[in-house]
Amino acid sequence: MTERTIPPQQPATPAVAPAIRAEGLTKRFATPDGRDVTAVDAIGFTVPRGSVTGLLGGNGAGKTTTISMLLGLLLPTAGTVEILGVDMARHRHAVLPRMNFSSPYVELPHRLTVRENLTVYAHLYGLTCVKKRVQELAEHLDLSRFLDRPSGGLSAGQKTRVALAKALLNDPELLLLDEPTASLDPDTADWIRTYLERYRLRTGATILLASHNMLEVERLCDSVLMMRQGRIVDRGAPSALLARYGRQTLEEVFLDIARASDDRILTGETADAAE
Ligand SMILES: Nc1ncnc2c1ncn2[C@@H]1O[C@H](COP(=O)(O)OP(=O)(O)OP(=O)(O)O)[C@@H](O)[C@H]1O
Repeated sequence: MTERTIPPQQPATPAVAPAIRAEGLTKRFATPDGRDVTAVDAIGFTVPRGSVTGLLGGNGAGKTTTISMLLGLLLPTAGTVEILGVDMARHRHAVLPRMNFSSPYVELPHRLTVRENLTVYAHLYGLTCVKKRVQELAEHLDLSRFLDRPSGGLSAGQKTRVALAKALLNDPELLLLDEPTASLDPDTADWIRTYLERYRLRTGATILLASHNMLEVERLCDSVLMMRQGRIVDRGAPSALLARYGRQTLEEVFLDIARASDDRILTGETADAAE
């Protein structure tokens, strides 16, 4: 019998780039009194395609700044961001049509009706069949009753649904959500969460969401990134974090991390090793 030569195994390289890859991502702001604030401090993470990842951390931890850099709204002081395999610094415009975001901090023009606002954005995104798409989203997100009312006169819950409709206009492969259920009543918040779950299942989209609601995170997220003072101090699946901290709820883990002294929390690198 002749001996067959087995070719050496090639190292496994993922066929598809992750939805998000951030390396050494840093943002420093200069304050009016001449100081430097490091809002995001050399963080690195990847978000696999089709996953829902939670970005958690107390007030001022750096979540919104991180999301703004991922979107290309803020220029990083250092580091790189790749979205869907595309380098944001060099080819942002190639990938922007494939992503979108919603944030309670970004209000739609108040005087325009909901329909006008959605139509303007649909044109900005270069959509064809704009009327049909606006109608479709109005039905999906239950906006029909106030489609022709000025956006400024809507309740917080209605505004959130409109903001989500705006974010879904282009059927994004990557959806970045900054506190998607902030200031919503439990019923509306639950409705939004169910909608997001179904959207992910139906489209296979990737979602990164910043949230202060730990029940929401436990329900929606496959994985979380815990931020503190601009750094990622822990990460993993909610169940892995519960086991690591010996806790029953993510709220307790959050409090452990928020209240721990600096030398008692894991750093992002240590947390990686613990995965
Ligand atoms: N334009 C800016 N100029 C100066 N400092 C800023 C600016 N934007 C954010 N910061 C600071 O950067 C840090 C991170 O802010 P960021 O808004 O990213 O936090 P966050 O985690 O989103 O907080 P929250 O949960 O309160 O929304 C804070 O200390 C904040 O004061």
